[in-house]
Amino acid sequence: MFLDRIVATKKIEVEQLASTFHLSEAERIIANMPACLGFERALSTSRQRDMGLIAEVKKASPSKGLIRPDFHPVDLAKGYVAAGTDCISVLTDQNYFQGNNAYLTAIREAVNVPLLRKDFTIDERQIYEARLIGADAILLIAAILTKNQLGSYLEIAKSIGLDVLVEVHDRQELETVLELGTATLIGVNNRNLHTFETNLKTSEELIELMPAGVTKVSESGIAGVEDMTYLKSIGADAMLIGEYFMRQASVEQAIEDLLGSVGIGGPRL
Ligand SMILES: O=C(O)c1ccccc1NCC(=O)[C@H](O)[C@H](O)COP(=O)(O)O
Repeated sequence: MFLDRIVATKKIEVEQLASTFHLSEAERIIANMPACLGFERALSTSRQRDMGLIAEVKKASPSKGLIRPDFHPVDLAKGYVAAGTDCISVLTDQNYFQGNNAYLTAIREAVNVPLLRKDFTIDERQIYEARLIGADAILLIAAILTKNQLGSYLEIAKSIGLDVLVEVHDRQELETVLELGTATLIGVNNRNLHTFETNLKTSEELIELMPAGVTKVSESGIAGVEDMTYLKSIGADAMLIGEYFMRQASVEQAIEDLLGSVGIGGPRL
């Protein structure tokens, strides 16, 4: 499975990170950093629209290869913000997504909306690293972590001010995450990571099992007004969109068109 290859690469990266990482030094620096921008709050309580939006900066992917050859992360992020996104997701994995930590840091310096560090977290040092490079939130993928790891990483992230988007793809993963009782922002990945196929019905199936009080995000394979209208109808609070925006000449125009569309724009309920 492709995810196993990604995790194997991450293990090597984490070994390299471990050779330079010092927890006390990281904690000292973080203590002097400005507070994080509230990622979950921006999605759930900004109340500017009836659907929250996380727009993703994504150059390439394992499933599609190079998506945006003309890739200028800071310009893309500025376009997203100008068009009114609530949050931005930045892929930082180099090997499979052609991302970079430096992209996130540069975007942090250029815009003032909450940033998700989109990567494959398998070690607690990556959580501190995310905070140090300027993220406001991290992703935890239930498919690659044990229940103990999920619980412990959620706690560590929160202790240093980060919000956590916990990602699930099936009922069993969701049940594990809900049993923890500490995940308040849960994303359903519509992409099957074995086949790379996307199916928005995955969101429908899992969102209806989530209790009130959880901010419900639908991720992957969202490509236009029809998809968003459907996600809204099944109770999604927010959506995460990468490739669809990356394939548009003007990401700013693409967001304006979506957010201005019938039933999506306007005040949140
Ligand atoms: O995008 C992929 O091909 C992929 C493959 C394996 C693991 C993760 C993958 N994507 C990460 C993401 O979560 C997406 O970038 C994100 O949900 C946006 O999806 P999309 O709108 O379909 O670009």
